[in-house]
Amino acid sequence: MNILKKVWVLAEKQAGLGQLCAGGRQLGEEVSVILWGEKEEADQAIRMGADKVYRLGVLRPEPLKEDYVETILKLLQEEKPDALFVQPTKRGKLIAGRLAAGLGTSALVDAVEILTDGDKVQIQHMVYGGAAFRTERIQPQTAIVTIGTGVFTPLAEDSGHQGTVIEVEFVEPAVKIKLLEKKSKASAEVNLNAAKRVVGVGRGLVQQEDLRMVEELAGLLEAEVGCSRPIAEGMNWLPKERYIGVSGAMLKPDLYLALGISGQVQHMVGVNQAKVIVAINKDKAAPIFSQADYGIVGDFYKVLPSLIEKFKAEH
Ligand SMILES: Cc1cc2nc3c(=O)[nH]c(=O)nc-3n(C[C@H](O)[C@H](O)[C@H](O)COP(=O)(O)OP(=O)(O)OC[C@H]3O[C@@H](n4cnc5c(N)ncnc54)[C@H](O)[C@@H]3O)c2cc1C
Repeated sequence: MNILKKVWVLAEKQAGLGQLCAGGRQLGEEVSVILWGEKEEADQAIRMGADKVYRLGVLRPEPLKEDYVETILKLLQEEKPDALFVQPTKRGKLIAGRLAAGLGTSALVDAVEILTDGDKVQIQHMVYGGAAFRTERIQPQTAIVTIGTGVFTPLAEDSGHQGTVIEVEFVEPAVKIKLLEKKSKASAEVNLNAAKRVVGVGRGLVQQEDLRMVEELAGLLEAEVGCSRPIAEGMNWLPKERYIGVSGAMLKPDLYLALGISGQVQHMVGVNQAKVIVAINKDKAAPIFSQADYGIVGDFYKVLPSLIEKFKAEH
């Protein structure tokens, strides 16, 4: 694989930064991170593999992150990195689109694999709801790429890694976004990617209260709870951060235990890199069984209590 000269990472959030730094190290000679935050966060980015950190300062209620597009654009125009990796958050994608427009190019979104061709970047991403992959390449100086979670594995933090922190001056945007109101989200943030074990629950769940049983099992397995899309979007029984698949989180856990999930491709692309997949489904013809390493044909409302008892006895 060819190595790029300069790979930059835009850290919209500290969680997930390690993955993009690891990707930067894998593909680039020099890795730079642009972030908001205190000096401590910048130092952590260096331990994660950044050679340079462009610190945009600490966010106050205003200006908003979106107001920093001109500031970041100026940096990109001056320093001309080969690629800018952006976290696939809503804000990350929004900023990526505006940066690409500012550079007169397009953003490559939801990459599941990054390839290099000379000093050019190619990405693969899923199309047709996960049924096919498309390879795309653009030829600008800087390729703006949003990268799906789980594509790169973060490296262990290295306190011996040396780097420089550069304080960046804010460029006043021509038009500022006015913050009218702030509402806190009901859901707590979750980083499913960090979980070694994940218990996913699907439409086999009859009512929200039954999540308690699923959470109890997950607790005993030291696992995180994830779900299929209908549980998070539609039923709204779990926050959107917990749904897995082509439009949700892409995971590589050691264990994925699927409860009452049929195994549609849009869900399975998010977990088919798991080391072991175990499925419990009452329909023996459910597609998930063709992808699972182990399967139990049965009603998980009956199977789970026995599993919980068994794991409790072993604790
Ligand atoms: C463009 C697009 C993007 C999408 N993106 C995603 C995505 O990112 N993630 C995602 O998850 N989906 C996504 N979907 C939706 C996806 O196609 C499926 O509809 C969804 O994954 C199905 O969820 P499910 O398996 O929970 O439900 P179902 O398909 O309804 O399956 C429920 C399963 O539970 C079993 N079951 C029922 N009761 C029990 C019981 N008591 N015990 C054991 N088993 C039981 C049934 O036999 C059945 O197999 C997307 C769809 C489209 C079109």
